[in-house]
Amino acid sequence: MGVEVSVEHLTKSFGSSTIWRDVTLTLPKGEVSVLLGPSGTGKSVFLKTLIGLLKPNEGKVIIDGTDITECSSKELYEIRKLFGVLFQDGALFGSMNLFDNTAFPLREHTKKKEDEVRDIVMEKLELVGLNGAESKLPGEISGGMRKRAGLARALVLDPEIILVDEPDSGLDPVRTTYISQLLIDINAQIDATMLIVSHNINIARTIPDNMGMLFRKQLVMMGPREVLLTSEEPVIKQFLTGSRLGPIGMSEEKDDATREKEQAMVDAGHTDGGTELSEGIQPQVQPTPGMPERKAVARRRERVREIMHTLPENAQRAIEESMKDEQELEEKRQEVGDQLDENGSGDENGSDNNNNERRGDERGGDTDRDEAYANSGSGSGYEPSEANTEQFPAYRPGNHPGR
Ligand SMILES: Nc1ncnc2c1ncn2[C@@H]1O[C@H](COP(=O)(O)OP(=O)(O)OP(=O)(O)O)[C@@H](O)[C@H]1O
Repeated sequence: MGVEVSVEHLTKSFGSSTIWRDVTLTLPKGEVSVLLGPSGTGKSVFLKTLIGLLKPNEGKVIIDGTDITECSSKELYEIRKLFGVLFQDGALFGSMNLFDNTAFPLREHTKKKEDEVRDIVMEKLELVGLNGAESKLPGEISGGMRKRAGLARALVLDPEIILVDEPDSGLDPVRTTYISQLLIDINAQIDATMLIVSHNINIARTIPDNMGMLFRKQLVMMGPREVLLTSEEPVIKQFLTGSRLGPIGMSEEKDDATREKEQAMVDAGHTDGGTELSEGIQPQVQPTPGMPERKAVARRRERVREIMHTLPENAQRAIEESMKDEQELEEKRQEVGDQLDENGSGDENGSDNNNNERRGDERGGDTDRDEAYANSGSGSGYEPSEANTEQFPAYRPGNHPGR
């Protein structure tokens, strides 16, 4: 089971520039949380601070009872083994094939023999649908495949906490949906605590148990997803509808005059660029039928019931509704899983997704180890190759490596 991550009054500055201040939040064990925020609000910096790659100016990050901002480097080294991190571009070593990239943390952090390493690596590559691609170099595959390879690598140490930086960056909406499903399926299988950093509205609406948002150098809100999805807070409403109307501007915060001018244009009939269709609450993505039930769901139900009275009324109503839907959706999912089992259709497809001809991307390939680390999470690096014809894994009930 995942461990709780507790962040208390965290502040991070670079020189005189404060990125965010006084951030307090909890990532409940085994639950999936999403941290939203416009570009440049410090989401990646937050992830790096959680794992101790950056040191905060103030505050605590308590993981499994240890404050990693104060612990010794030996303790930090041990705590880091609890983490699996998927950086924006996968942060793969360009000169290593996917097998060696995935094996890297095992060779670095464990004393496992090579045949054991091979078993684990192949299991994780299969989990993310990359069996057959283990000898490819990162420069020879598409952005989506690099992400999945990064995910396989993030999973090899059986992490209790998984941090994911913008799973959708560089991916089309369909591949984004697949990788989101993969993350939920992984959560169902290993019950790890997950934090996904994103500015993708669909991910925010359908994936997390909890959601938070960074804006104006602070955590505007953090709580059960329904709290943000029903919020009247202008910045949250604007973000979740992708509208131009609101406090978020093109490069920085808008002044009142600009906001008034934009409102006048919309009142006169000009589009605000957002979409009302994406308002309201959509059902949370369920694990693929045949996968285990997410253990976090029952824990969250109990946890949220305890804090229910502290939440706004419309959030309370939305939570009650979601909880009803949740049970129905789970029953339906079990039914579909049983049907698939009966029909025996589960094991027959999806195994050869990776035998497609893929055309290599000619860039990359020579990134060395240090560059890969320096690159991680920066958003730079590889671009997806449209020429690639990758597919994502089709899950087969009853054929998934658990813990
Ligand atoms: N090592 C660093 N030294 C100085 N400034 C940094 C460093 N890392 C990040 N920053 C600054 O911190 C701010 C937040 O960056 P960060 O990448 O965390 O934003 P983000 O919210 O993840 O953005 P995006 O959504 O565009 O990826 C930026 O202004 C960035 O320039």
